[in-house]
Amino acid sequence: MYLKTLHLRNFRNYPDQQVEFSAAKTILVGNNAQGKSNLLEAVELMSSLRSHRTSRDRDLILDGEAIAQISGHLQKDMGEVDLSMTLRQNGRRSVGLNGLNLRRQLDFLGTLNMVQFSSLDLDLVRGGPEQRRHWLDALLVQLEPIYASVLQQYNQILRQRNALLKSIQKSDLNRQNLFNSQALEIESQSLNPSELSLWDAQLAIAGSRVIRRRARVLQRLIPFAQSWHQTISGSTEALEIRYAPNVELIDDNPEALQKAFLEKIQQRAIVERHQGTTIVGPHRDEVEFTINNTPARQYGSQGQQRTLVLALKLAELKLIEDVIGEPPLLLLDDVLAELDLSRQNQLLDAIQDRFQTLITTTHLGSFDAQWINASQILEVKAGQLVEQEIF
Ligand SMILES: Nc1ncnc2c1ncn2[C@@H]1O[C@H](COP(=O)(O)OP(=O)(O)OP(=O)(O)O)[C@@H](O)[C@H]1O
Repeated sequence: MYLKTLHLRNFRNYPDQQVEFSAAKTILVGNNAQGKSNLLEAVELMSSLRSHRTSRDRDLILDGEAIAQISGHLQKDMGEVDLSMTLRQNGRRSVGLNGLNLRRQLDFLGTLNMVQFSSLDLDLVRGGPEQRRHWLDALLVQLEPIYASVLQQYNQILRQRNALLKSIQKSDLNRQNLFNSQALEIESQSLNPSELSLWDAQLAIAGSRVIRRRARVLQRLIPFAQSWHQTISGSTEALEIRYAPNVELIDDNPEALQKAFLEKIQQRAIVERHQGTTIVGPHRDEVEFTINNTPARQYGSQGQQRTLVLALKLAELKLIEDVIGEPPLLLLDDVLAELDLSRQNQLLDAIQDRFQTLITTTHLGSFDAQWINASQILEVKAGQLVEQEIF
């Protein structure tokens, strides 16, 4: 797929900017804080309806303005698509495809596919488990947009169950502190033990859906990541990736998984009641990376961790291309300078001209001359783009 144009109105520091992408690679060059990442963020929003930098739409709207608009024209194998998105201060959004406003935002997902690689991704290995879960979930949403609602449902149930556990914890504490029999009576009336078991059942059903999908996507991603990792490391390192769900998945059987889920909830009931929060479920899942039998998170060198993240990103590109049937966009936000020359070349060789790539950088100096000649160069200055001629 190919993003031909992008139009930003009152988005971040862009009052009104039309961009025509005229080459397979576009390099956005400019000093810090000029708007390079903002432009990639607009593409990210069109792809996933989310920004990894903020969850508040008002941050995305140019200071002092009421609404922001992003629109784009995408060329896909099956035809051309116009995407549009309006963001408002109050958080209400409208999205449209080919001029039609969509009632469900979910129907917008899966239109523009992309892989994002920023310097933040270098923390994917070293950072906490939440980052790896988030990475996996974002990939899943691209491959099966319905997963966005599966995950949303799980998180909603989790929040409600947590609120109930909190109130149980509070009343347990009050009970310990109160000797007033009347107060005790009031407390016990307000608690309904069967309410918790209703939430347990819902959590197990929704949580099992999340776990099974995460397991499936990793199963498909792992061979690609291993193969890339072998190439980049020159066959000196063997990568193992293991999904470690909080509730163990024996085989891909939903009933067995729900049963195991409920059993684990029973086992941890006292701890949960004491802590006032849900400790069983996919919000506690982990993805473990091991290089030559050593956990990459604690013991991997910086170079090894970079190789691993690069292999994961290349695997994402391949998996999305396989599932969707056409190459996704690649957004490289300030990351090339973080990779050494050999890893840079591995990445650039893998992309070739097959993937439309948007790259941000503060200096063109770190790029291969041949690469620069084949790229469209846009200079970014205080929310304005100027096309640069390269001779
Ligand atoms: N809602 C907004 N309204 C106006 N300006 C904004 C808004 N949000 C961000 N900005 C401005 O956008 C600029 C940051 O742009 P961006 O994050 O794209 O930087 P960048 O060019 O990628 O630089 P770096 O190399 O530092 O990442 C800052 O000047 C910031 O003040």
